[in-house]
Amino acid sequence: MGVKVTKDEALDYHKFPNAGKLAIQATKKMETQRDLSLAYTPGVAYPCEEIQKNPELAFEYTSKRNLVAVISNGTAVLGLGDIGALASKPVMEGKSVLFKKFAAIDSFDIEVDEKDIDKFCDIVKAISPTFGGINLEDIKAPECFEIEKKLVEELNIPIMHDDQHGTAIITSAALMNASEMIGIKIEDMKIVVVGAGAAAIACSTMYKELGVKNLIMCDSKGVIHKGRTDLNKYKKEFITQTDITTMEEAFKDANMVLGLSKPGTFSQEHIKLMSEEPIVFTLANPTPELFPEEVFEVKPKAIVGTGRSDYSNQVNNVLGFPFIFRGALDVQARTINMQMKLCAAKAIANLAKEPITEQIKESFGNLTYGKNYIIPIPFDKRLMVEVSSAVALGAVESGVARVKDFDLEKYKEKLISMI
Ligand SMILES: NC(=O)c1ccc[n+]([C@@H]2O[C@H](COP(=O)([O-])OP(=O)(O)OC[C@H]3O[C@@H](n4cnc5c(N)ncnc54)[C@H](OP(=O)(O)O)[C@@H]3O)[C@@H](O)[C@H]2O)c1
Ligand SMILES: O=C(O)C[C@H](O)C(=O)O
Ligand SMILES: [Mg+2]
Repeated sequence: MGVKVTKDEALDYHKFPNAGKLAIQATKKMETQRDLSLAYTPGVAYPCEEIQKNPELAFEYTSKRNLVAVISNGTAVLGLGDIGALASKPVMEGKSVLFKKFAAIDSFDIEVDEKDIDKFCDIVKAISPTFGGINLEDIKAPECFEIEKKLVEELNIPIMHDDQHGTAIITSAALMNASEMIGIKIEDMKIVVVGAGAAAIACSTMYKELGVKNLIMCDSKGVIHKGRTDLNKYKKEFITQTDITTMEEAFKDANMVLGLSKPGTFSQEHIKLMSEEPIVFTLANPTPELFPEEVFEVKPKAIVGTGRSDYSNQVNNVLGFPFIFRGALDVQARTINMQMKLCAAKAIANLAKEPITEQIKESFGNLTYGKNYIIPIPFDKRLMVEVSSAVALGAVESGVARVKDFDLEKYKEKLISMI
């Protein structure tokens, strides 16, 4: 934990020994004339004809089954904003690497230089036969909501906008455990959400499922209240039922703040207004709304999480998307629904309560469940076993899995054999 990197180190990492972070590998031999005849003309025509007759066979004869596309148009890249499709590529390559390393899912990135909702969806639909799943990434709100809805309706493979649902799952897991630690029930908490975009709206929607009642959302114009006339339909869902209209009133005695906006959108002065033992998740990337040391200066008892890899409590969707897709792909889920997301959040939260493995102890020291370790670290190999199996079971139980005769214990054994 706490490993800082410099700009030069990060640039060199991306440049050497090869440019970028990904490469493609063949999975079959290509050494003899016979190999060539099987993989290419004439042998390759047989699987083509079989798939033409029965499209489901693409899952048997091609790499579709275990292949996820990471697709972005670069309009909300981390907290850097609309930096464009090409500049988003390092992030998207990174997501593909995490799919591979953490969940053994093949993945590559596709940057689409298109902001128009219909045209973007047409492009994604047109390339969708290649993939078993589609991870939408860093697409700004409110366009992202319409894009995801349209694609989910029109395609029958799992599609998930990671900034929405990956973030909702991991922040829900962190909230569940932090609420236990401070001894305040989720339904009794006052929660301020700073940001009203893709991540903030999806997290707040899931928090309602968890029982949150008092949630005050703020966007770049301040608190979302009944007097506002500039709200889109997604923000309108979160108009506060209280008379609160200012950020100061929102933070007063709040038990939690969830920052999903950009650096500097709230300050130590706001944190000072909160309860004595607040939950402070400053999740803007790479620079959080406020740094942990700034929070601790004014609230020493706080539970603090950031999205970054160089602080304790990395509340980042990396704990979600690889394992959600693993589970969804393995039961050939038609979609990723709320039941699957709740199963994932609970599995992540529960894993933090288990003693860490020797392998983690050797590399990261003795992490024990508590304020500095509220959720597992991404390198915990048990995540794939626990989260993916919970997601797969959620898919089966909610009727969206295509596989028949799902056996949870056998599936867990298979996942264990993969780690
Ligand atoms: N840790 C994680 O796992 C994780 C996951 C996802 C996202 N994030 C981070 O969350 C942030 C938002 O991502 P997103 O995908 O949701 O982007 P987005 O859809 O573009 O939303 C950005 C939101 O920030 C709001 N905002 C801007 N300035 C603000 C201010 N001064 N006060 C309050 N709100 C303000 C915007 O308000 P308007 O609606 O008024 O424009 C908008 O609602 C990024 O920094 C991203 O890196 C972190
Ligand atoms: O990319 C990350 O580190 C998390 C998240 O998807 C983000 O957009 O900030
Ligand atoms: Mg993202």
